[in-house]
Amino acid sequence: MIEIERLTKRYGATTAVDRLSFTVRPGAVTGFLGPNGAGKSTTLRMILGLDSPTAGRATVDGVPFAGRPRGLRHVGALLDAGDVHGGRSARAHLAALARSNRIPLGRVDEVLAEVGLGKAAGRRIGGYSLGMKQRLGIAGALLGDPPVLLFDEPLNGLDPEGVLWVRGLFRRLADEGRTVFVSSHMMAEMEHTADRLVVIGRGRLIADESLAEFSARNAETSVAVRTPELAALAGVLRGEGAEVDVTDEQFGIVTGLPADRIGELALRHGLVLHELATRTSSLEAAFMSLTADSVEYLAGDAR
Ligand SMILES: Nc1ncnc2c1ncn2[C@@H]1O[C@H](COP(=O)(O)OP(=O)(O)OP(=O)(O)O)[C@@H](O)[C@H]1O
Repeated sequence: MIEIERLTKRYGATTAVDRLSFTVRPGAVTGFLGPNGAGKSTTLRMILGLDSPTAGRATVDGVPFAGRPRGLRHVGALLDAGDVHGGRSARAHLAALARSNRIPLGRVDEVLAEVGLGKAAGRRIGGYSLGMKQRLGIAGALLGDPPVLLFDEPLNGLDPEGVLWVRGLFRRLADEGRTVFVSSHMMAEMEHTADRLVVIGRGRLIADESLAEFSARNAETSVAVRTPELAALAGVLRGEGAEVDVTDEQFGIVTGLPADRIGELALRHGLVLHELATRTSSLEAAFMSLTADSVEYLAGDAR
């Protein structure tokens, strides 16, 4: 379990992480979402002891990670897939990691096969595509068979097949009871990947809940109706407590009543319907409006 308590990081006048508190539990994939510059990478670096907090704490199973010897057996991480020695082969890179963490060398070929790099294992990493580097970074995270895994933007550079593979892998790791914490700046990526969401903006916590809760709280459902008798139908629906936004003579958007109820009311009042369609706003739109303040702040700040 990862515990973040009032974690704060300042770089001069910039507060990258601002009194952040949340817990990441085992057995689930937790998405760590925020727009560019929200403080995700800084938080992950502090969890790994690569940056020290200005204030607050980050612990893994109750202990600051920097205090752990043979770290890869406790926490596996993919931070920056490009941060590897291009002249080495994937096998040599992982073997060096295994040696410094006292992990049996037999694990190297196991994880290379697992991420689909078995055939490319002897090639120089410098010639790898971004997607292959991501797979190698994931192999490095898996090497120590750790109970806690952190991935910073792991879907970057992966093709659709790679994205599906990563989602399956994260699901399996979580089902095995591990803690899986995955950052992204796109809700569309996390919508099909995560069970829980920690959303931050400008270094501060915006949401910490299950995807289902986030969805129920933020995704708006409305019903589009098309009818030649819109004025009459709108009157009936408003009488039932719905809001009707009349967009043109025959078309309106209804909120506050489900489509089946609208259909029944139309029938009861003898009103013809030409179209009745439920619409759910995207979670991406909800995420963007929730974090809009922090994006504006950053855009203004950069000028
Ligand atoms: N070493 C540093 N020195 C100064 N400022 C920094 C440093 N590292 C991060 N920052 C600033 O802290 C803020 C948070 O950055 P961070 O990289 O953690 O965000 P992020 O959410 O990971 O964004 P991205 O999705 O773009 O990677 C940014 O304003 C960034 O410019």
